[in-house]
Amino acid sequence: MEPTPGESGLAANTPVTAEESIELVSYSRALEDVSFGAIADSDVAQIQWATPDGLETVGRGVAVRLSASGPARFDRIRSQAETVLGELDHNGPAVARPRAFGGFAFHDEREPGTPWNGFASASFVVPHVLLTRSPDDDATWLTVVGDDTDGVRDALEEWSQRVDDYPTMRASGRSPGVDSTRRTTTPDRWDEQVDGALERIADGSLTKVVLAQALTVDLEEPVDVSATVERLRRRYPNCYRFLVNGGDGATFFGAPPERLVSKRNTRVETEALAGSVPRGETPEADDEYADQLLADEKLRHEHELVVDAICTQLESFVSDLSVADRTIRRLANIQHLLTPISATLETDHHVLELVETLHPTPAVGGVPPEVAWETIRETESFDRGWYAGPVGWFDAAGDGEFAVGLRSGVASDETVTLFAGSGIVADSDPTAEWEEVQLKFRPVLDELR
Ligand SMILES: C=C(O[C@@H]1C=C(C(=O)O)C=C[C@H]1O)C(=O)O
Repeated sequence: MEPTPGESGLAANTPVTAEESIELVSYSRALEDVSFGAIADSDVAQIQWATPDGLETVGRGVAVRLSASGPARFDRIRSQAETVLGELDHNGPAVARPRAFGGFAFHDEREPGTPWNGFASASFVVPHVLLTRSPDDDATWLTVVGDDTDGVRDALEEWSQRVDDYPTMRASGRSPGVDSTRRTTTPDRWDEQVDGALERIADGSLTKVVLAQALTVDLEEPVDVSATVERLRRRYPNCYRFLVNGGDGATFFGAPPERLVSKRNTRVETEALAGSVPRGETPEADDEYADQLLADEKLRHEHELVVDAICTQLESFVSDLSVADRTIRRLANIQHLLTPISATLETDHHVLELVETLHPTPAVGGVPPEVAWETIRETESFDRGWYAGPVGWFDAAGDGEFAVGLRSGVASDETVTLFAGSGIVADSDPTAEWEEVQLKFRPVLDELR
């Protein structure tokens, strides 16, 4: 599909950057049902975002791009957002409002390189064209965003007509097929890495660290990432699904089960998700695993560290912190211990402040955080890039929702690099942790085969 004139003007040549002071305007229109996949186009910057509770968005083109690096990256994105979204004039319902989609690398400081070409330490786009479907109303909304009212209204007209011609269902495409795979970490190396972490745990300097592996998959043909994300919905309906273009031919995508945080007005929802067992072959075996998940001391310890860290981090922001009963999140291939946590903000804060304070929780980092970060940097032989970083959206009011970028991979052309990790605590067994990591590669890997 060809980019529209307005779109290529903004997307390819001159996306507005946050240094410029601009007045963004947006117009929305309700549409008949339409296939979201149909507007995705690998030649144009695109984002996709879907939540377990039913919000679905897809965007293409770039009205505004925000990016930052270094330890102040959260603040920098927030102040850029204030400049460009502060003056936003939105003509449409709240559900269809422009949102900035993107995320953060796991580490503050890093050298961008393959496979993370184009992925800054923090980067967001407000898409030029956005489709939104929400469980709160039945409509599908088309929104166009830009800095020139006449251009935006013309583009809305043109896109309404184009989208009218799209199918309501798109074939979800077929898997590209796997030609070969390469690991960053051999089983022997993994044993050494886990033993190294266990030594630090034994000497008292570390309590928990999450170590990860990467798996590079060479495909038989180029991957259609958007269709792959669409297919992930079938097996992982209770997970987030996302896709973010880095801008240099690389696309980060996945189906994470874990919410980092969502914030709407003063209401905050987060969760601890850590501690894993496989799914059983039979309902009985499945329940046995689940019972083990709830009863096993080591898994509970691993999980409680996450609950405690989240509560401590949120305490200074919120009044009534509420920690629900521990339960289980069952996915198609794995089950996790889950503790939902909610709270009310004492005064309003931007969702990015909450993201900054929570990232990384010990579900993907460790305890104490600084020693865990150092252990990860010293141990892992690859760049995590955006794996295990916050991915999601925020709006002009500072509301938003972020998942943790897990069960994910970064694709470019005929290669996808997958990432997965597991929490190491005292008593961790390297072989069991290895198996757990392989299980966490499966959601994306199975869609490529
Ligand atoms: C680190 C990952 O998953 C995280 C670690 C878990 C664990 O150690 O049990 C469980 C869920 C996630 O919080 C991953 O998927 O790569």
